[in-house]
Amino acid sequence: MATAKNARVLVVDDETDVLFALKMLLKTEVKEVVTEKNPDNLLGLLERQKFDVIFLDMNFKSALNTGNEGLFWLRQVLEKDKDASVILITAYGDVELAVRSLKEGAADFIVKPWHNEKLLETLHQTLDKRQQKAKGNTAATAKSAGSTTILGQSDAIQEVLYKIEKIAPTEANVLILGENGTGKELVARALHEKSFRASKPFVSVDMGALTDSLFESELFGSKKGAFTDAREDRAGRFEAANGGTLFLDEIGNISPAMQAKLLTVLQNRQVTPLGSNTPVPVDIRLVSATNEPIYELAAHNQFRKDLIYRINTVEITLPPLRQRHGDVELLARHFAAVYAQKNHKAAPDFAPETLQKLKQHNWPGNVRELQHAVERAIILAENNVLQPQDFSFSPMEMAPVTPAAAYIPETPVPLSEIERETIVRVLEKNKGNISRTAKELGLTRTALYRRLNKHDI
Ligand SMILES: Nc1ncnc2c1ncn2[C@@H]1O[C@H](COP(=O)(O)OP(=O)(O)OP(=O)(O)O)[C@@H](O)[C@H]1O
Repeated sequence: MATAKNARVLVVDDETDVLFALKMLLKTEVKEVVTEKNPDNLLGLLERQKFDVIFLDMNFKSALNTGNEGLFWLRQVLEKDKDASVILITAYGDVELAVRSLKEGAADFIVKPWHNEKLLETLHQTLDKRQQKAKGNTAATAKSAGSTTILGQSDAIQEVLYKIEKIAPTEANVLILGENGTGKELVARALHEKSFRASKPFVSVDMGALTDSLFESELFGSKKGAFTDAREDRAGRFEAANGGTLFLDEIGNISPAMQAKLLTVLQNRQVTPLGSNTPVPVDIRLVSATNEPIYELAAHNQFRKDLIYRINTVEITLPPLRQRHGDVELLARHFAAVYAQKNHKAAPDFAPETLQKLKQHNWPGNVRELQHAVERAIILAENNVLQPQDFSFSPMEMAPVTPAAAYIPETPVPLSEIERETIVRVLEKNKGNISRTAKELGLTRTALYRRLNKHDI
């Protein structure tokens, strides 16, 4: 089986520049590089020669023109040789498609324009996997979570981890979707840490907490004297993130006026501080997140479609915890170890009935709620094996798991009313303490404040 030095590599792409660049790059790494411009010749080539790795373009300008030419040729190659290792070469916009191609049997993919070191890393990993597979060692083919602390064995989280690995070293703008507490910020940080901007700042802005009047000065900065309190020049978050990553959290909550201003800045890649006439160029990689149904908002003209297109070059969706019950035990054990250490206790175990209870719970506050529930249990537990009674859930947390089991009143109550009532109840229970209420509801303090405002509480 081939190591890099005796590997034969085939590159199929209809762009001569790509063929030339890859030949130059790979020829010192591997034994032989064959390039082919016409995919129609691909199968014939495979008849005559064996290749260890095939780099295959996803976007041939061929008569097929289905947008899926790469997938078409991938299937053809795998039909001929089910063990072929195909690395797809794809453009930004096709990353979703490329992720799907992995399920069809592609070994990996790289995004154009690529970074040479990343491409070589992908080549070596593919050759390693091939070697392991030939030795019958399938463990090595399992995807690793790398250095990131995002935990999860479910397919959904594995796919998220895979996407992070692939997308992080690109300049693609990423939109992260998911309910409160599903790990959106964690993913945003992982994207930054694994990017070429890792040594530069990661700047996070909670857009939901910005009022219209604060928006411009916070994001774009202000000049001395621009408003009463502006005693000196202040850089905005865009400038602070220069060279690094700007994370706009809760982007679905911003007003139409803010959306328009943000769009202009993203189009021009420059900001004009309040009170200044001189735009300042900014170099940022944008990662945004929301728990709002942003496409629904766009359909009702509450969110600009052109802004969505700017921010969602690639999308990552984090499923709610109730849809990945398989991850509950892993996360619970992880948080138990963390909080036991923090509280100078030995790491506890979980009684089987406790695990059962946790797996059956609905987790409306997702991973954050689980994290807090475990922390509470560790502090209060009487012994070192956590029992079901160490976990008590509030009525809202006990919301039914399946719609079928849901209580449906005869006269439907609007969801916002239920939300309002629940917040008032938990707030009263905690005697108005915002931190405890937010914790119990599985919300951040900011998210709770926003809801208090929304419901006029
Ligand atoms: N897969 C995971 N593995 C380990 N920890 C996780 C995971 N997902 C979430 N967490 C933890 O759960 C907590 C909530 O995560 P995070 O703040 O990233 O969620 P979020 O989706 O940004 O929430 P919000 O929408 O309320 O801002 C954090 O403490 C985070 O570290």
